[in-house]
Amino acid sequence: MKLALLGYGKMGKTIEEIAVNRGHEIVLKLEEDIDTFELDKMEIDVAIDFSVPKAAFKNITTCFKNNIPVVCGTTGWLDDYEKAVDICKKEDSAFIYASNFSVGVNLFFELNRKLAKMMNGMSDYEVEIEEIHHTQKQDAPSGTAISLAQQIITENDKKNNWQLDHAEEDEIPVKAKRIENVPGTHTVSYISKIDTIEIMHTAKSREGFALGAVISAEWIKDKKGVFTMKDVLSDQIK
Ligand SMILES: NC(=O)C1=CN([C@@H]2O[C@H](COP(=O)(O)OP(=O)(O)OC[C@H]3O[C@@H](n4cnc5c(N)ncnc54)[C@H](OP(=O)(O)O)[C@@H]3O)[C@@H](O)[C@H]2O)C=CC1
Ligand SMILES: O=C(O)C1=N[C@H](C(=O)O)C[C@H](O)C1
Repeated sequence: MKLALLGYGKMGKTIEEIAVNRGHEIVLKLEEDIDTFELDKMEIDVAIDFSVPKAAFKNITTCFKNNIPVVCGTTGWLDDYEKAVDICKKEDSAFIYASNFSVGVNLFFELNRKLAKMMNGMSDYEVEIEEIHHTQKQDAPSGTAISLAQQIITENDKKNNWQLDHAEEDEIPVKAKRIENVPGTHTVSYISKIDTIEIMHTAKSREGFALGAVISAEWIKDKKGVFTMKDVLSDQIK
């Protein structure tokens, strides 16, 4: 498969290594404005965007207009997600966005949903989320922490929103810490006066994120429509 890497930083380089090992060819490594390339003259099966929040929407929609399916892991641009979905549908293209492509985190998401359902109505416990990432990260909280919060809000009758640090009673507090070289750690805690229940996912490297993105590119290659990692992993996560 011929892949375009939109963003060639820490993730772009890890994806390249895994994609080449799985027999794919990298035909474009983008680190600047996408308009500098004539995509219509290039042969690209799937584009994988791990760039920067300010570039993601333009990168993705330019691909849709050139009939190139997109796998996007860039976080911090989601105010424009619905607009991107509309353009994907209008152009009859294909799109997967995931705040986290690792299989482990997607299992963790399922655990989070189940725990949230169990804890709904347990009024002695207050929920909070903490994420820790490397110091170069541009957005806070992480896309994964936002996904975790949204999953809890869906199950919890008392929480309607999330907030960085200081939350109101109907909001989930999310703490974002930045520590050198941490690939990504997420913890969901339910805290009462007498105990704490915690679930945690710790990424040991970027390999899991990158492998999930390449598997998603292989999966979406000949499809049309808007998908999630739940679709990609439907055979594995029941
Ligand atoms: N969904 C998931 O599973 C994961 C998501 N992420 C997300 O992926 C994104 C990238 O992460 P990471 O690789 O660590 O970040 P990096 O900063 O290492 O890489 C971003 C790259 O994008 C380049 N870039 C800047 N402008 C553009 C542009 N207009 N078009 C294309 N590329 C551009 C940067 O170039 P330059 O340095 O020259 O500015 C840089 O090479 C982040 O949003 C992060 O949150 C990360 C890990 C997992
Ligand atoms: O920027 C990162 O590094 C990561 N970003 C994603 C996020 O914002 O959730 C996923 C992962 O945690 C690493």
